[in-house]
Amino acid sequence: MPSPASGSGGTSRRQAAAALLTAAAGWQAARHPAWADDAASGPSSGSFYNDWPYLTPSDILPYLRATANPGDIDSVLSAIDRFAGFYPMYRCGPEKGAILESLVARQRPQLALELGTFMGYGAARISRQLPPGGRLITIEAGEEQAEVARQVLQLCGVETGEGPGARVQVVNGLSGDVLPRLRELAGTAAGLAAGLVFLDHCKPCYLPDLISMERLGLVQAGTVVVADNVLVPGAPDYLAHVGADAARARRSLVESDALDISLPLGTTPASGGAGAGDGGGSGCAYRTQLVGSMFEVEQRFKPDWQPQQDALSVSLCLQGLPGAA
Ligand SMILES: C[S@@+](CC[C@H](N)C(=O)[O-])C[C@H]1O[C@@H](n2cnc3c(N)ncnc32)[C@H](O)[C@@H]1O
Repeated sequence: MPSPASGSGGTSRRQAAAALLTAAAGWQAARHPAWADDAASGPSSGSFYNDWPYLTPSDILPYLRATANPGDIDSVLSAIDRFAGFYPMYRCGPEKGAILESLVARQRPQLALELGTFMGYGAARISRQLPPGGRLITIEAGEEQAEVARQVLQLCGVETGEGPGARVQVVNGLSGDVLPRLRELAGTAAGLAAGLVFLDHCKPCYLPDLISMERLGLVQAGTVVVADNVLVPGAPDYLAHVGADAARARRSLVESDALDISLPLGTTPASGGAGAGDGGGSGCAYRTQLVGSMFEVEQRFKPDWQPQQDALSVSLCLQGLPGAA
């Protein structure tokens, strides 16, 4: 986790941890002049770490409320990005976030799924590109993170709720437990296929969760599956499943504007991107492209940290493979 402590202790433990963070920040700034510059441009010059200690995910909320404009998604995202300049923080970030948004805008999913919400940065980006009537269900293992995400989304002006009427639904639970209950949670007995899936949780979970979604009919012909961090930390077994070669991946990166997510002429999307699946039971044949993008979690506190080349994997399920699962 990016937060250095759980926050379960009392005030004195929080203060002690905050003091440690502040001391560490001074050390970091001494070693890394860029951090000193960042700190100087913080809301209270030179004392960002004193003013905004980050011990647990909910600690970001006072900062966002103090610095972002309510109802303005860009302002909230920028505030999270600024905060992430001080503390290592999970989020897809501006570069991958823009690619994700363009995919949602092109795919126009009636149902989008995100696995791994953290504080709702990616969810906010996906939600604003949904077509009319479209909905996002995002699954987060951490109870605190899920609640922070609901509050961040509320600050963005994105209403969250439950059931079929909810445009954005944050579900707290492990993906492996939640996916089989998705129809019930979404409040619909009808088939439920996703037009777009964003995998951004535990990397070893990508493959079993994708197979589970294929079997459940959540991923069908026409579904676009986007997976983050397929090079760093990496998900080679997942890449093999979607037809990409992890060993050669770095030599086959494409630009985001070269992505082709259209089904071949004459192919009928089983899902229509709209939730017409019947429970599935089939796998997929995928066309996969890897978009180069840098690893988004800054590790400037590590003395020898170098920015790392990462990629988003973008896979289109071209056709179901009856009986393949
Ligand atoms: C990289 S962060 C997600 C960032 C988010 N997608 C964004 O772009 O803002 C990964 C999150 O996945 C959650 N996570 C890890 N394993 C999970 C699982 N099996 N099911 C649900 N959430 C999980 C973690 O708690 C963490 O908050």
